[in-house]
Amino acid sequence: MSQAVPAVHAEGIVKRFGPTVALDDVRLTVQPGESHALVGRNGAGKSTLVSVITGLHRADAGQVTFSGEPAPAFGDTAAWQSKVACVYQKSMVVPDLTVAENLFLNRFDSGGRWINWKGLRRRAADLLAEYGVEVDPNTRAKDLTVEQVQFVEIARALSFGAKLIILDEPTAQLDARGIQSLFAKLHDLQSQGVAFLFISHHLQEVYELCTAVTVYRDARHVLTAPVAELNKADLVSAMTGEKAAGASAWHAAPRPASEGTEPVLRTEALALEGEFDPLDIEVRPGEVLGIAGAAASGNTALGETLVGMRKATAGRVVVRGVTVKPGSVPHSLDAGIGYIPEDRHRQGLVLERSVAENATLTVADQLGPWGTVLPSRTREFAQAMISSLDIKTTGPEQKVSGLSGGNQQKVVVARALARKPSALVAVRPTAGVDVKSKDSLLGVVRRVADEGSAAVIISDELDDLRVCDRVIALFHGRVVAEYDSGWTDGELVAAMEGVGERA
Ligand SMILES: Nc1ncnc2c1ncn2[C@@H]1O[C@H](COP(=O)(O)OP(=O)(O)OP(=O)(O)O)[C@@H](O)[C@H]1O
Repeated sequence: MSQAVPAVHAEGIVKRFGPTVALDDVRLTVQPGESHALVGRNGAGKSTLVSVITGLHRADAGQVTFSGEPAPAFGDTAAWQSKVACVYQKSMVVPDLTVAENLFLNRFDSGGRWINWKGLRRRAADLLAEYGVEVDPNTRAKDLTVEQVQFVEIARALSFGAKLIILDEPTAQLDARGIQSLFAKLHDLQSQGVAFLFISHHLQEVYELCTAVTVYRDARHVLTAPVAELNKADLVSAMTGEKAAGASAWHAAPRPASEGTEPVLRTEALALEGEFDPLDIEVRPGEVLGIAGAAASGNTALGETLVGMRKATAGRVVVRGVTVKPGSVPHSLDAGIGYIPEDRHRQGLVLERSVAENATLTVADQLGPWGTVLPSRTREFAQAMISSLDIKTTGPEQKVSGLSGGNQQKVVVARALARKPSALVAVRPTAGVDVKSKDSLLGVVRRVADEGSAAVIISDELDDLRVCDRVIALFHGRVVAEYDSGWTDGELVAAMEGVGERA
């Protein structure tokens, strides 16, 4: 064991939300210069622990120290900022301000009169140079790449004196190159003594980046170990409390082609200028089609066009022979398209409403006679969804705002399934979902298809694409490859990165 004073040490932490015990006597120790992963299933308590050690939530019991000193008083924001910072998926940077302005937001020392812009830019340049961040301080934040925004956030946190940076799913919006450059930067900073706490459901990345891992399960600490001493199967069983069930990297079984049957969903020369070129796809009953592509490939825009969130500039979408009115979500829903959006906070949920209300939002007309909604019917319906999707909640009445991120995503899925769609369109459906739930969620998509519907999964996650019967890869808005089930990771990644051959 290292003799160093830990960058952060938390012990005996208890946190309750009403009847829910989110943290039950947990601990966490991160050493200086260490990259430490905190993993666990959805609802295990990871985000709650982060809130406690960043001063956002007051624990009901327990102690936290930073470099051996007691944590600041609750509410003393400036003091907390000098200890620790969390870089969230949704960045806090102000898009219209420059990098320099963002770096010194709320701390321009104007000497009481006006801001010295030249001095500000110089200080920003010095600060970025100090942490080896190659970004022009005059660039507007909105023109930065996702990983550059994270670098700026990290530099900002370090400039307040923080020695511990928490990264919450930092690779979620990055392509392969972005991930590489983020990892290289983190390695650099680690060698300068900065400690990282890495929250992720991507266990592969935990192995690539971290030296130690802590597992929480059901609000409790299960283990802390050097990553090198824990194989993936043991890590997964620590998270789930069950013996690992072998390799989870399964592929859809090749199935008889349903040639000849009418496609449930098809597009005819569908295009969205600036996003993707005219495209003809056909998805037959029982088929799951994967549309693979990295960040700027146009695959997300295609998904949004299929479900009517964006209006195609040419071509049409046809469901069971009927042309869907372009650019209209209600028409798409009526035509039988179900949608699992990527960004659950913006597009998915009404956070202040209950799980039951959110899960049944699109089927209110089926929950009682003559436009009434029977609470008992709503509860019953929601209860069925809660069990089939394994949603961790105190019950159908719980507000969605009280669910963990991954469990909120499951409510979004429940809602899309509620209408029994003819064609299900899912954009990165397992983002933020834990390993075990990932399998069951993808299994649900598979089942929807097996029951005769069509499903489309739009993603850059190989595990999402493995359940597909067929995958097309988009690069810069064009189809560059097409595979039947059984593709290799290498060839699909190459196609998404634009270095693959056209199949
Ligand atoms: N504000 C809140 N009100 C009520 N319950 C909450 C609140 N925040 C979290 N919880 C509950 O605390 C438990 C732990 O949630 P937490 O968000 O810490 O999980 P997590 O491990 O971060 O999960 P995920 O991987 O899904 O993000 C969950 O049961 C959740 O429902």
